[in-house]
Amino acid sequence: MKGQLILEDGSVYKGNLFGAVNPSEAVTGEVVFNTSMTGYQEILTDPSYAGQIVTLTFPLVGNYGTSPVFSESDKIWAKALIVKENYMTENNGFKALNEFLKDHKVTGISGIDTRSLTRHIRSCGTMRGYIKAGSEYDCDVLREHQDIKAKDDENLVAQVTTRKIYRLPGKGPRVVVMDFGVKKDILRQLQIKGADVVVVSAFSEARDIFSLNPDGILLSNGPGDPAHVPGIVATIKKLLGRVPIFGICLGHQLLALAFGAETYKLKFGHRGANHPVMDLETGKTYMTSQNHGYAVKEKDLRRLGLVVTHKNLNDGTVEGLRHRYLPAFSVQFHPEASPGPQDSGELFEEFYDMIIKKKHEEQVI
Ligand SMILES: NC(=O)CC[C@H](N)C(=O)O
Repeated sequence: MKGQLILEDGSVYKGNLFGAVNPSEAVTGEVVFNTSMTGYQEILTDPSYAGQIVTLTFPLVGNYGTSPVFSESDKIWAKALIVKENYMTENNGFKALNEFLKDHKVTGISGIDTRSLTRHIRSCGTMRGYIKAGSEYDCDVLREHQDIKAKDDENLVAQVTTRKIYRLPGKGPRVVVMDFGVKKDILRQLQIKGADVVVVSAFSEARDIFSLNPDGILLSNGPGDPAHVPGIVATIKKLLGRVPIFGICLGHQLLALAFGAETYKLKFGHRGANHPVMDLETGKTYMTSQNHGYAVKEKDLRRLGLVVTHKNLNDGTVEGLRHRYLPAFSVQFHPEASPGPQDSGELFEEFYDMIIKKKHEEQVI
């Protein structure tokens, strides 16, 4: 079926719909692009993409099918998928991407010049858009766009966080994960280290978190604007200083806000698997997996007791922080990768070592 992507500035891209197609309803969302060459299933199921329409710049998508082992959560959170060419056939028993999208009631559009679309977003900035059936240009939808904008502020974290507390038992120290939309691979990394993982809702109170006797707290990735969840920031403030804290992506931004820093929206975000980041303390450069539209402002960090530990080598933005004396650190990129390079996986080790050291110090005292 013919379909079109229309951006909020009126640009139109014509293509063909695939996956779950509803001819009478437009799919709306913020249109973002990801430059990873593989990992479409991990990207679609990463809760950080909730509310977004994802464009993949790699020209052929779907060629290795889909399998439950690649999912980062139990559903597709992206609103829709934009590709140049969709590989339709089932491959070696792996379910075709088209079927996977249908199962999750998510629309795709193919035949789009994703290179031109990406260049447009890069020059004009991230913008909202919608995908709808038909090849006629429809001015009404541009009017409807005003309604779409009004929904921008909805609390995406509330949609993706766990409803129930759950435990992934391990013999090691207890790590409580505040779930803002946690990816399975972050939990897997903690489990590999042997941590006794307890996952709690993003809206848990600090006293409930402490009642679980955490040895460490992990602040997860998640969707939306970090400045839209001040209640969570207030909770994190109460957690500071007692046990080691590690923040990843949204968790990093919220940790920074809890220390009094500010965040801002990037022009078109960082989403891909080859973003070079320098560890300023070792001089080492990692290739990192990234997926974020916001970043922490560098101004005032020193005054707030924060040290910038990592920087993005493409645009100089802050990619990592640690507190000068409290046991808290965070990164804007994804050390768990999935998809992407695992260069920075050792940060989970660093977190774990911090926890063991703190426990040891407490026993000595
Ligand atoms: N992957 C994430 O945690 C994303 C963080 C935040 N929603 C952003 O876009 O910047």
